[in-house]
Amino acid sequence: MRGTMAAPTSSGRDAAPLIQVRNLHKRFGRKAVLRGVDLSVAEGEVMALLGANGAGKTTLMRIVSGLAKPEQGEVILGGVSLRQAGHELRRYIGLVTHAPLLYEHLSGEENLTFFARMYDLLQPAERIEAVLRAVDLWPRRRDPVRTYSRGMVQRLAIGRAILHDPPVLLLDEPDTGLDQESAQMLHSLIRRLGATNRAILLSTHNLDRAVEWADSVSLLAGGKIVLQESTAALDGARLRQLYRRAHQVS
Ligand SMILES: Nc1ncnc2c1ncn2[C@@H]1O[C@H](COP(=O)(O)OP(=O)(O)OP(=O)(O)O)[C@@H](O)[C@H]1O
Repeated sequence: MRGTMAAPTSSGRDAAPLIQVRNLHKRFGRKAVLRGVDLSVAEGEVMALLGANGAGKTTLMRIVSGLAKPEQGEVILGGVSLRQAGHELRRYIGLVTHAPLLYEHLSGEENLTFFARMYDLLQPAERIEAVLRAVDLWPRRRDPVRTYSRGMVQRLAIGRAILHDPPVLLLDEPDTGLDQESAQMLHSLIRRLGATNRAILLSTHNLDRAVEWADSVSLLAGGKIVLQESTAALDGARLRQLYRRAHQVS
């Protein structure tokens, strides 16, 4: 499935970007939401996408995942343009939105079995076990999803999104509404997933988590990326300062 994409390397940050967004424009009626967004996320990189309510983070993720079309600009995944590749390239993408897209009356295992059929996975049982273990839900696999905590639902939603082992993972506010322990589990899951030849773009409103969870941060304001920083030399206080300043000038 990964065959036509840029071959994964072990060099992480130095590799060609798995996600490239060029000059993206999107409007809803008279409202221009994206006004020339440029972004790139390398293999092995976790990028946090920041922005105020309504800044366009979900819109950008929907376009990168192929669910929405821009008026202008291009999304290139693993060197292949989404526009040219069409449907098959969407299988390179795992997307978790605000809605977990799970069946509450089914168990975690049954949910993944259902989605594995949709993806025509080879050896689905092995893959499902590996994914359930990866998201720390193996002991609870037979329980109905309606008995899961918010954190468990969120981890299962990520499990669904990584079933087909996509190199590009998009997580729209995955940390919203999680208690401290669940947020910690999600953090370590994202770290593990990011360490395996993937590019992860996650949106969050929590600047401290952005610094802690991601390798880089990008701030969307006024329809553009107005700030892009590595988190290597950043802390929450400094990011808050940069965030305020960027909003003042955008
Ligand atoms: N389908 C749509 N039709 C009309 N307007 C839309 C549509 N989708 C989004 N918008 C508008 O586009 C803007 C950006 O919305 P979007 O959901 O992308 O922002 P966001 O940064 O994800 O916000 P939040 O942090 O609150 O989730 C908002 O003003 C929103 O009302």
